[in-house]
Amino acid sequence: MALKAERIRKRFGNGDAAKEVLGGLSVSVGKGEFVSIVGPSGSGKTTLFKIIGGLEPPTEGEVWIGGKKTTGERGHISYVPQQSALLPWRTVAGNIELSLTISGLDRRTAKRETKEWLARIGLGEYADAYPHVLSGGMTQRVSFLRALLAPQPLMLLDEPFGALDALTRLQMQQWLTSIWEESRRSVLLVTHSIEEALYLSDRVIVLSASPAAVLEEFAVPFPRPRREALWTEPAFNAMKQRIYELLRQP
Ligand SMILES: Nc1ncnc2c1ncn2[C@@H]1O[C@H](COP(=O)(O)OP(=O)(O)OP(=O)(O)O)[C@@H](O)[C@H]1O
Repeated sequence: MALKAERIRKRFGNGDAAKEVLGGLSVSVGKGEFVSIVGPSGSGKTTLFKIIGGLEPPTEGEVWIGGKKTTGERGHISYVPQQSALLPWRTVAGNIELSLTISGLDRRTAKRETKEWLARIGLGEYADAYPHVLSGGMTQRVSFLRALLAPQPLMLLDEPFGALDALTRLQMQQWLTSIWEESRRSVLLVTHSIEEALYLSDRVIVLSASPAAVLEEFAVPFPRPRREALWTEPAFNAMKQRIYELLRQP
């Protein structure tokens, strides 16, 4: 199991001002599984990510990553944020090499891996460019690659395409599916888009409004490799509708 977050409760503040954001929910990701979380705005998805990443302690509950209890510990996940976290003063290749060497690879191997992978994701010619010349979609491809090559057993993707325009977002979803299908990393994605969750995932977890609890989990039955045509299939739309109805409940 790549992740087991068990009975996670999170309360902010004390006494009358206390607010329970996470109501004792459990979430898991199997090894090589792609799992998405969808939920209403403000339901605590970011808080849950912070707890899994060890940036915020839970009020109650435990986090297990790669079979180790990691509650409150950092360094066990690789992370792709909504906005780029690339270092602007390093080249594209430099950004990836740095995270590879920090995680223990020697410089020569890091350089070689970076070069190979940048070419594979169609950004070979940008290796020596600085991040500001990249488009939003390219930037997120580099951020994703950096997380993919990191050795941590779990990748957390926090609305990674949220800031992109609709067309680029669609292209990125197709790109991510194909790269993921090759690499089969363990991934937990937070998204506001039900279509995105269904298209990318093996399993979709639907959260309720605050305090967040798991309303329902859906195994996504569509075979891989997933193709764009899936979006127009009746079974896909029926599932999308079911999740939408679930989220609409007061
Ligand atoms: N440090 C904090 N102190 C007090 N309240 C907080 C703190 N961090 C988050 N909250 C509250 O917890 C709730 C959930 O926030 P969170 O950002 O986790 O939700 P979210 O599901 O990621 O939201 P969105 O989908 O809009 O990005 C919000 O009501 C927020 O105000």
